[in-house]
Amino acid sequence: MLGRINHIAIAVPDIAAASATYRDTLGAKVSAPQLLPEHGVTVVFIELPNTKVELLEPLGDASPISAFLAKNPDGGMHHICYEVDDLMAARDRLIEAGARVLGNGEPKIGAHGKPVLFLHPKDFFGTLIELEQSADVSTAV
Ligand SMILES: CC[C@H](C(=O)O)C(=O)SCCNC(=O)CCNC(=O)[C@H](O)C(C)(C)COP(=O)(O)OP(=O)(O)OC[C@H]1O[C@@H](n2cnc3c(N)ncnc32)[C@H](O)[C@@H]1OP(=O)(O)O
Ligand SMILES: [Co+2]
Repeated sequence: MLGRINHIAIAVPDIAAASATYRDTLGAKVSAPQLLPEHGVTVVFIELPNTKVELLEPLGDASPISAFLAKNPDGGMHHICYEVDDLMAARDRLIEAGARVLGNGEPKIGAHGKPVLFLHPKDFFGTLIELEQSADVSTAV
């Protein structure tokens, strides 16, 4: 079911400062900020040879990452995003297996313009998992 790691996400209190650190200290190429009000975050992406890092900052009063940052005020690893070749089949299989799909279980369009779903961290060893519909069906293993 799982394909490539599409991105590793880090929640940060200040996305401008974090972008500057990745750019100036780590020499990374950092994208312009994307405001995603439907997801309650502002994101930037750092393109790497084999995957991406996503930096996330809360956007608005009801951001789903505000509680995480309250517990981790300096920021922290927030989620891992795996690509899947059939998001709806993956969702149905996970629900069948008793995993909690977050929200109403219907995919939303993510930062890359593709459908995404999230799985509860308590079902996956304290790790929030994002699943993203892959563009290329050959990525699935
Ligand atoms: C889609 C756009 C973009 C993209 O890549 O395209 C994004 O990735 S947007 C990313 C932001 N959106 C989301 O994260 C949506 C899914 N997340 C949620 O619905 C919430 O964050 C949720 C439910 C995972 C946690 O919400 P909250 O922290 O408010 O709830 P709780 O305090 O009840 O947490 C329950 C329990 O889980 C622990 N927790 C919370 N977040 C994480 C995390 N990121 N990693 C690991 N564990 C997490 C939290 O500490 C609680 O544990 P407990 O032991 O019960 O205290
Ligand atoms: Co993400």
